[in-house]
Amino acid sequence: MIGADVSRHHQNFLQVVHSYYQLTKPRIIPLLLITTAGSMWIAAQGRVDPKLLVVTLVGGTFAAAAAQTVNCIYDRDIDYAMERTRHRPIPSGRVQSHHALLFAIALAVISFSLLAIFANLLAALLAMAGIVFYIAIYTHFLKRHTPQNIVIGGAAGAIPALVGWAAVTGTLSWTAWTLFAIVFLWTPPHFWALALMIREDYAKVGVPMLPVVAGDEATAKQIWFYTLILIPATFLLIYPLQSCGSIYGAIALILGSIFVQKAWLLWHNPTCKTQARSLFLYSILYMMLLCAGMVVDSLPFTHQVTNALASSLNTIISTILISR
Ligand code: HEM
Ligand SMILES: CC(C)=CCC/C(C)=C/CC/C(C)=C/COP(=O)(O)OP(=O)(O)O
Repeated sequence: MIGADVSRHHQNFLQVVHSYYQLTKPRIIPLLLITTAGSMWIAAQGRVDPKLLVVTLVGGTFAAAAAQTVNCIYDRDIDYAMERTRHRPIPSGRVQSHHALLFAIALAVISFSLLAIFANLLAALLAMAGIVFYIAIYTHFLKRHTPQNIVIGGAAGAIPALVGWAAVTGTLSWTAWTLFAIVFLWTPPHFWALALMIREDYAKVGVPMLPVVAGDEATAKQIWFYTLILIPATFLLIYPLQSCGSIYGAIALILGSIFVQKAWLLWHNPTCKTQARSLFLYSILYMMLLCAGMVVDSLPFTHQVTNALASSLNTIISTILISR
């Protein structure tokens, strides 16, 4: 009997831990961290201090988790009404709001302390600004009131790129703001593609997401518009900023072409949920690979290989020209 009690306690404890873990919307956090890491690698020109990387990613995780937890508290009424979100820990009654709030405060305090002590104050303040922006501006002011909610609110999701840059350099630069702009411009195609698939859920709870208010056609057109600005923006890192080189350029070109193709197809089939789903899933892969491209491009080894290739090519061309 005692053994059975211990095992039940153990199971209950694991369920509680799992509920708190779910409050943080953990599936979104890795991509936020990937943008932070991409930014850090460019800032450090391929030589990131491993300790700083770990501290920044852990601090960033805790900040994003705090932000998502407060969002879960604030949105518990609409989360309860929507099929997709009904099983979240607060609407399903597994975690009480005031416990969730204490959890979020603890996460934010740990995040701030880690970043301020082991990275720098600017990185810590930016992470806290991310939490405040996501809660106060996006969740409170915009989400339930304007179809432009995620355009402006998307700035919160772009802040991790600034945190990464600040952690390495202690300042912000044009390149940092360009990375911010890339995530900012990527967010409308990312989210509206999903919103086209789950429009009915948002309509039911009166959240004025663009497809609910303006319809599928107008949303697909807006997605196309943001895609056409996003792709050129990714090349600003090469010219005029010269923060990335040819490897990143090739990756950005291939990834961007596929993005444009998918957005074009959606624009011409705005009611096709399969097309919307394809763009949504691709948007995630796109951001992952684009940031991976930034990392690979910044590595000293990549520079050695591209320099060696360029000089061999140079030699071959000069030999051919001379022999003529
Ligand atoms: C205002 C901006 C954004 C909104 C409104 C938004 C909204 C959403 C929603 C509703 C989902 C579905 C999640 C679910 O089913 O629980 C989702 C998925 C996702 N979002 Fe976003 N998102 C935004 C920005 C971002 C940013 C900036 C990132 C990272 C850079 C991101 C990464 C992801 C990922 C990785 C998923 C897939 C999660 C999974 O596997 O289920 N999102 N997003
Ligand atoms: C630096 C820092 C801490 C930045 C915070 C970044 C952050 C938490 C971005 C999250 C963006 C996101 C996934 C919004 C979901 O919106 P939603 O709440 O409308 O989604 P839902 O409909 O699934 O609830």
